[in-house]
Amino acid sequence: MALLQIRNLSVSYHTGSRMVTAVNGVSLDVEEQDSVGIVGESGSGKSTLAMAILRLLPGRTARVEGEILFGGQPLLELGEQELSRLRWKELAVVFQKSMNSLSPVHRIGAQMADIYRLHEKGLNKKQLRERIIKLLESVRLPARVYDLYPHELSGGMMQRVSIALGLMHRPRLLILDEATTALDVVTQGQILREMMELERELRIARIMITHDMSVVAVACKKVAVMYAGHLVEFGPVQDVLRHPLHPYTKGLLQSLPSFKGAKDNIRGIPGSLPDLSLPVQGCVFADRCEHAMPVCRQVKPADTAYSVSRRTACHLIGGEEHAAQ
Ligand SMILES: Nc1ncnc2c1ncn2[C@@H]1O[C@H](COP(=O)(O)OP(=O)(O)OP(=O)(O)O)[C@@H](O)[C@H]1O
Repeated sequence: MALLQIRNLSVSYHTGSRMVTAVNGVSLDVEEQDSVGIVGESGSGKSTLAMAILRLLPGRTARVEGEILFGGQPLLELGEQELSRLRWKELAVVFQKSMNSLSPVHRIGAQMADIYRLHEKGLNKKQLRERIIKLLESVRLPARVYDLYPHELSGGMMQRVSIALGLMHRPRLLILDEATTALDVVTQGQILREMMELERELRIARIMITHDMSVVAVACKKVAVMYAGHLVEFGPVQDVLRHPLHPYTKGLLQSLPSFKGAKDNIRGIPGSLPDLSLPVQGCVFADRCEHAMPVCRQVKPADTAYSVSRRTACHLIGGEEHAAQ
């Protein structure tokens, strides 16, 4: 059984008289020790999906439907107490702005120790300091960081602290939401490599939310492509990069110079995301798809297996029998 099983998940935000469906019928499995990149342009629902898994969506405005099983437990049905037992210990997250959540007036080590103690009380002060310093060293930070204040660290060092916090209790699943986006390319590459080493050692699975396909290419085994709240393609990264199935994935890859030849070949996908407050008729990408057929505007394509490891939701790939569904 997969570590994380997402089944037909939909999330709608209700604000005033508007209802925006940010995630629309997504199903996805993450295996133990897997690494899955979730890509898509801004507003495609990547963060909403992550927040739903973490149960961090605003209860008053967000309505969640579907099922999420984590280690067999129904995440959407757990009470606060059960959830707080899972968070950090089994399910941890690093946000792009995680660094902002540290207090500016306390030293890094003391803050990490406080977070550590929330879940593990067995260590005395000296043991705890040793544990935290070891953790800092595991993300290649020097021991002196323990006694520094957040403002004394560079962006890269702060993000390493956030990753150290995420790894602190050796979670089974780590979710990174644009966690390395703000860093320069060299620092980002270094941090990703170190993180992957640690994951292997600690046997951690990872979901990585990013709009940057090149990050997924180097740091993930699988990729899930999202468009306007829908999961349009899923499969092993190298297969998807070499042979994308969905026209949206193709467009996304064509806008990257590193994947498709010379710079003057770069082109964005014409058009913009549809209005998420309107009901979707047919394929959600049809208006921007240069291959759209009449059926694409009438019938929603089913999320269909293309091979054992690959899936896509496209009438062009699914063929006529799927179009009829
Ligand atoms: N708290 C909220 N209340 C209302 N609407 C929201 C809320 N959070 C997100 N949305 C809307 O849901 C849609 C998906 O947003 P989301 O942040 O999940 O996408 P994303 O792919 O992560 O985008 P980005 O890469 O810009 O973070 C957007 O239309 C957004 O405006």
